[in-house]
Amino acid sequence: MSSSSKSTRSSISPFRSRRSSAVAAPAAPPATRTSSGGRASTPASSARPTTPSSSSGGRPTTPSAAFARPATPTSARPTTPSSTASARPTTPSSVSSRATGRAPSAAAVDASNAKENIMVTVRFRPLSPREINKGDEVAWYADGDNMVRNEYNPSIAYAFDKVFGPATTTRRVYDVAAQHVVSGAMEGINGTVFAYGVTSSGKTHTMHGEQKSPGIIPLAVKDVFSIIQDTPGREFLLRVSYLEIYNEVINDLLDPTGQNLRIREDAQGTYVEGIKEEVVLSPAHALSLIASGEEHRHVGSNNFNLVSSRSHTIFTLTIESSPSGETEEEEVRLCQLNLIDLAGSESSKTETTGLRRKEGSYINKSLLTLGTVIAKLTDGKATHIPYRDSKLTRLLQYSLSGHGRISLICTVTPASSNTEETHNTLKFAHRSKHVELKASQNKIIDEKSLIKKYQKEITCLKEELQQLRRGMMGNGYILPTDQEDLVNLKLQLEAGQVKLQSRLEQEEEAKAALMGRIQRLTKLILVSTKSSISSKVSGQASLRRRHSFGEDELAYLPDRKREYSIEDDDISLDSEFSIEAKLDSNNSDEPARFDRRNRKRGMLGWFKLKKSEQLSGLSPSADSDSTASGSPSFSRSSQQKHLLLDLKDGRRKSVTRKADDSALGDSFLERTQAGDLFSAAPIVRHPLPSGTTIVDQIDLLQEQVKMLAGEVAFSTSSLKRLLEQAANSPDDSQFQDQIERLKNEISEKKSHIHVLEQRIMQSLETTDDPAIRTEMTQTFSRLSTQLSEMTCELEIMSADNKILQDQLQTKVRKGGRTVIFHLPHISLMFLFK
Ligand SMILES: Nc1ncnc2c1ncn2[C@@H]1O[C@H](COP(=O)(O)OP(=O)(O)OP(=O)(O)O)[C@@H](O)[C@H]1O
Repeated sequence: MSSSSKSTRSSISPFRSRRSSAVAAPAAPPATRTSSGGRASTPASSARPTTPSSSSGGRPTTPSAAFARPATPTSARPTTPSSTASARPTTPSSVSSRATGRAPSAAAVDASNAKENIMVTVRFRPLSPREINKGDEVAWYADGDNMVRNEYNPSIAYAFDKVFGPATTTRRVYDVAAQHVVSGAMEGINGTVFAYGVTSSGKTHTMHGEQKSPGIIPLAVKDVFSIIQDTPGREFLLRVSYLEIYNEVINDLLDPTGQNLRIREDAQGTYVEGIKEEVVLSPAHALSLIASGEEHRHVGSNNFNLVSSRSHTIFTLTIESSPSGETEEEEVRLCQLNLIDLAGSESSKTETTGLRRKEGSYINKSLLTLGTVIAKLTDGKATHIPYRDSKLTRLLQYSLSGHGRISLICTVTPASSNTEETHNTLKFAHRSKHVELKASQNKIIDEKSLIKKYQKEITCLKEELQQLRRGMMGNGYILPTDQEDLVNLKLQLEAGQVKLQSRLEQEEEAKAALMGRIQRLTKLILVSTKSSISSKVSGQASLRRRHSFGEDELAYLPDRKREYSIEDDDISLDSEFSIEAKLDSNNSDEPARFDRRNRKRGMLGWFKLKKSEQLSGLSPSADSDSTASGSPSFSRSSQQKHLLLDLKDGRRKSVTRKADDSALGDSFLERTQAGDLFSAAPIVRHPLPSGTTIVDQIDLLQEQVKMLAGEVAFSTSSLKRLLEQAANSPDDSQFQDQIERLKNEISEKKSHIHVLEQRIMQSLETTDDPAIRTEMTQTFSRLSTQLSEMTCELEIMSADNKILQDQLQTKVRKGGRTVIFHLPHISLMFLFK
């Protein structure tokens, strides 16, 4: 929605004043701190108005401040029979489980194996203009920080971990209800945050947010990168996937071809088979993926919500981390952070027909199953939990059954016309409070990884060889009696040695190939820039190319997201980060595919490379973490060749942003998001800066195309929303201006993409540098493999031996559908059909 209409809603809310004046809730006495640092429960009367601090929108300074809650709920709960029957108050036990304040840190949880409950919060939205116009009144309100009370029957009240009034910012909601889940996930504890509520209650507003008020998902993504920056001792690898459950069918939102995916189960829980996972390198990268995913989500309008979500969506961030450098600790942590925007339950009041009605019934059925599962989980006596009755509960099975942290944000409207629906949400929320969880770190012991296995194999082989050598030497003392024995023994030993030597060489070759792969993939590992300061100072060039992020990070962010960052309060990621390495689009696809097949094995386990080993490069004697089967998605031999060439010429060095800028110094007429990083000019050719290869340049250009494409998707999605809003308010000229601006932006970005694509073609054509020719040979070999699969006519043309004598001279001219390669003794022309 537009910012203007949003602010109107906020200001007209009658609810805000009601809370402080109409409700005669006595001020709570200050809660006393327990020895554990939390707050002890305060007496029943502690239902209290929101304190200024709680609505300040700032980050809580102490965990306990965020989660402190008053009162034994018994006293604050309804006494009416109806409410007694249907909704239980928070029991003392559930109070005590949360009474220690904020969820304990991962380490603490791990150490004590402490139980937690689901964190349940309630968020009110303001009355909407529609509700006000039809004379709705406030039926439910936030009575202090922890209570929801019924206006017409004040004895009906429910206590929660936190209740957010309609004026509360999403930032504040994030800090209280989601931040601990995100930080837990960064420490290896699975986490799930989901928004639950009836249609139009504010779930999408809470989870995704809007331009001026980013939701939990973008805030979590930012926070994740911020935490990486603040954790110099570890390296991280992040992957995202994004799916929707629409009419009980799972669709991949990052890959429109991924429809009707199946849920599988293994020892580690349930997972979606074939879901696309993208390795992400920056907040903007992740956000642009979400934006393009949103394009594919099913939305539609009903009489409550013009843009109603017709599907549940699950955004999953898979986080792997391991200690940096050479440490004794070998473990890799692997966990998932699920951020879920549920579709809203629909009552009979929701006027739907045809497809919408069908969607509504699927939505209701799955939410009903979620309710049943929660009820059974809290029942204590239930022997069977019907997770399998819906895709949603099946996917959430692992989380709901207690593995990791869960935060449930229930969104509600205060409107009297929705009294019953809100009451149902509150009952659901209340039941959920009793689900017990055990938050513990997920660790993979690196020993289990194939890298380790392979290393051991190499060591064994070497020992075998050594033994053979020693055997030869040893035999020297027992002198054979005659010449024939001596010759036989020698022959035997030599044959054995040759055999072992050749095996070893093969293994070493494979190892070197993997090192190349590791080097390329290492660029995808995220590390804090804080850890790289010392190596910069010492001036020691590391072969390792890692991705860190920084001041320039904003360059990746679409304008809108930059606005988020700037406006968005206290975390200024933007000033903290700096980009040191370039993106490598090829690589980001590679591990993603690779990882899908190896989802249970930590990728970091594959990528980790000890510094000394990296510096030793291709030395055949160097021991390194590597594995012959490291890439199931590639043919071993071709991959080895390719990577060996890459490493041997040693030219794929780190490309700093500076280099990129000078290499591609032309600017777009206007700054664009991705254009800040690299620029594009349609015609002019540029010399490559030292250390930058043409492949690097092409990688960079491709990456920029990718970023721009993401931005186009984001802008298109915003445009779609604006058009819908404009249709609703045809007289609002502000919409028209914004629509016009967005359209221009989109067409500009599309033309930039076009320019960049031309640039990529040019880069392919331009090269006289003998060093680059080697690369072109590789490109050629790759192309030929691809081409061999296509129908083509091959014409062998006369070779000009004078020009092409000494060295390989590869020249690619690509025009129309013809590609010509000039090699030393032959020219090949491929005509595509
Ligand atoms: N806390 C809030 N402050 C201001 N406006 C809000 C708030 N929550 C929701 N809204 C507005 O209310 C409308 C409905 O919200 P939203 O689309 O998030 O509902 P929803 O629960 O996701 O609905 P559905 O289940 O139908 O998708 C939107 O216009 C949104 O901007």
